[in-house]
Amino acid sequence: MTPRKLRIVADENIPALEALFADIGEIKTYPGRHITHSDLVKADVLLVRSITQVTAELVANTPMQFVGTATIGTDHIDEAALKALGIGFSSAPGCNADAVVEYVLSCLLHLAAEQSFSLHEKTIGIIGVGQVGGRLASRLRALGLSPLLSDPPRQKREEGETFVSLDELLASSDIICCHTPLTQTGDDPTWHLLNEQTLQRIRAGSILLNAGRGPVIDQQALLARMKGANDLTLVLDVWEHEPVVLADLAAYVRIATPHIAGYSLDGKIRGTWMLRNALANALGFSPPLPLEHYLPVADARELKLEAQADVLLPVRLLYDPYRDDRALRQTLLLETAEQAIAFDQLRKLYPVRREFSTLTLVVSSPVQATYLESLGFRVALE
Ligand SMILES: NC(=O)c1ccc[n+]([C@@H]2O[C@H](COP(=O)([O-])OP(=O)(O)OC[C@H]3O[C@@H](n4cnc5c(N)ncnc54)[C@H](O)[C@@H]3O)[C@@H](O)[C@H]2O)c1
Ligand SMILES: O=C(O)[C@H](O)[C@H](O)COP(=O)(O)O
Repeated sequence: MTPRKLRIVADENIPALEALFADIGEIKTYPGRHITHSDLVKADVLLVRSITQVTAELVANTPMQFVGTATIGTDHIDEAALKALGIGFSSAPGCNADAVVEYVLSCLLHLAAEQSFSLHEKTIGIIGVGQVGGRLASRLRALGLSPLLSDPPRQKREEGETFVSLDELLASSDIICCHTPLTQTGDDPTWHLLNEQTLQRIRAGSILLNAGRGPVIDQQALLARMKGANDLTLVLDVWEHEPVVLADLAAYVRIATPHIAGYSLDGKIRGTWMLRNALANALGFSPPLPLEHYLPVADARELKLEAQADVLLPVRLLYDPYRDDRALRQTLLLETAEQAIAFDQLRKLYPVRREFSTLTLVVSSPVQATYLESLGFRVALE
């Protein structure tokens, strides 16, 4: 028996909704920040991104059977409430992890060129070694680097990987990358993990990058350090009170972006596709076609590189963080309410960005080939 069509309510910013869900449901879309209980009184399925707070009040007393978030982070979802209400739930673990890794690599390679250093001279510390932090560590290792890793939950569970304490990582790293989820409870909460005390452990001259969640850093404490010493290079993709950006802090940030580290088209469509799979499993619908079916062909698929070509050439072609930095800075002179709207608009109208693996680099040197492959590009030796 064919199941009846589902009534699906979704955030208007979820791509490929029609392609992935039209065969099984009637889709109604709304702005993610403004989905209300009354929008859900006749809904079987709710599909969101990170800006919809999914609470018991939002979904109780509706026919809701399944909630999905096309994101990695789940701090906007009351999972316990969904469970108590008997509503199925899925996020999209890892969907945009490669995009975040490529954001980090591109930012670091741009800073290396500006500040005339090589990543190989630096100690890189990764806080939170899951899908994003773990893949970042793998690519750095492939490049010949040995990142320091801090992840107390994994450290308690696992043997084999070597972890260091947060204090040791902060005191020993030249570059610190934060990739933890946002948690307020449990043994290792991350809310204000970097606060007045812990921020002091970071050495002058270090690079601090946060592409996890804004409140993992106490932004007033960070601002105080920068006002006092102005001795860090900051890369912030996430902000403590999004969509509001603290302009005083942004003034000290070298690369400031509007929570788009994971915004590759590949990552976003992968997130939607993963939800369709999860929904199929939960409610007994047919699975989608393979992911490739829903991904458009990339505009730039092959590039021939000269032996001496700067690595920034292909990196910047696929992702230039300063494009996003400039766009965000243009909004920071606005009044707070308008700035917040502009932040959401930058994300809604985000240009197409493809992952490194969509581009094949044609090179003649095996050394160059290995390096570029380690960064995540496809490589063909001519
Ligand atoms: N900026 C963006 O666009 C973007 C994109 C994707 C994900 N994110 C954020 O990044 C976070 C990490 O993503 P992920 O896919 O790697 O998640 P993940 O769940 O796979 O990994 C998170 C890791 O952090 C570790 N962790 C938890 N508490 C910690 C603590 N106190 N100290 C150190 N490590 C701790 C966990 O053990 C886990 O290994 C997400 O939760 C999401 O909030 C942001
Ligand atoms: O958690 C995630 O997957 C990311 O933070 C994601 O890129 C957030 O994007 P949004 O859902 O806000 O569009």
